[in-house]
Amino acid sequence: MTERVLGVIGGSGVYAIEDLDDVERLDFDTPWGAPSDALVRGRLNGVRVIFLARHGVGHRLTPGAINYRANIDALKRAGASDVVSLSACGSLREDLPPGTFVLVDQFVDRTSGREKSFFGPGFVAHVSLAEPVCPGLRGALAQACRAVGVPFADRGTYVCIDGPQFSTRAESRLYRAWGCDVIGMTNMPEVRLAREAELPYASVAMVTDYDCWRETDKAVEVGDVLAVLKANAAAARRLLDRLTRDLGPVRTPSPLGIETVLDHAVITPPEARSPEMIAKLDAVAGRILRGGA
Ligand SMILES: CSC[C@H]1O[C@H](OP(=O)(O)O)[C@H](O)[C@@H]1O
Ligand SMILES: Nc1ncnc2[nH]cnc12
Repeated sequence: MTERVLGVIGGSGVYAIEDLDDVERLDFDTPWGAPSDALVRGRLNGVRVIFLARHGVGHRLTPGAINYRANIDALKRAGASDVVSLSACGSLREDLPPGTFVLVDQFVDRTSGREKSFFGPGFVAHVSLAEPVCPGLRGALAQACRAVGVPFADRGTYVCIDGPQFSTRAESRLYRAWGCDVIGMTNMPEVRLAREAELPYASVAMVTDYDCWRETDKAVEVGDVLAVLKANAAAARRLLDRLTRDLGPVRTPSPLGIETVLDHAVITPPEARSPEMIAKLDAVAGRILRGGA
């Protein structure tokens, strides 16, 4: 039996999970630097949960200043088996109004200058991102949304911009023309790194605004986002409560085999690997480095 340890990354408006039992604070350092804040470990409905506030408690970090590698490494190091991300986002579609939860299944990455991989010179690996989200987790989230009565879309494409500014109207319309459904600033490179760390990942993108593509609307401002965030955060808590009850403490493997992607991704043979990189990858690639199943 493998125990489920649900990693939860809370975005804007979600800086804690109030109802955790047996709470412990874990201060981690990682080979990639410090995560956004201490991890908080506890239990929700008997399921082990590890929570991390993406922007830090007090929302101190801009999307570009977040150390995504440290965050994913710390979750892996602390024993997370799966990751659910909670994010605020703008809507690029009329039929996804504020308050809708979009269970993202695809991403377009428009970010630049962020560290996007754990691998590099001396230890090269190429993982597939064709299906970046774990369908098992996404399905469980859909079931939980239905059960708690949150309006949701069971798939959607999230375009990730650098921020911290919101988009221009021309950009917003361009992303719509590309077929993107929601817009945010943080899910990339988080998704990429979770896959490299063999962590099944799913993203709940909670709509707060219509960005700025609508002719008739005023463009998004942070005050509008904050007003909706509060209600979305309350619904996210109900969602997590339901999700943990549905999933239970025993983990079922990801239908995509995400837990073992590195078996077929590493291209540098053992004799050519850099000792420094091997040391840095002790958590992320620990399973293959220790010759585990
Ligand atoms: C406060 S609106 C902009 C901010 O909110 C989202 O962050 P997160 O995904 O962590 O909820 C968005 O991507 C921006 O960083
Ligand atoms: N319109 C928007 N663009 C980017 N990130 C967002 N987060 C919330 N609303 C957003």
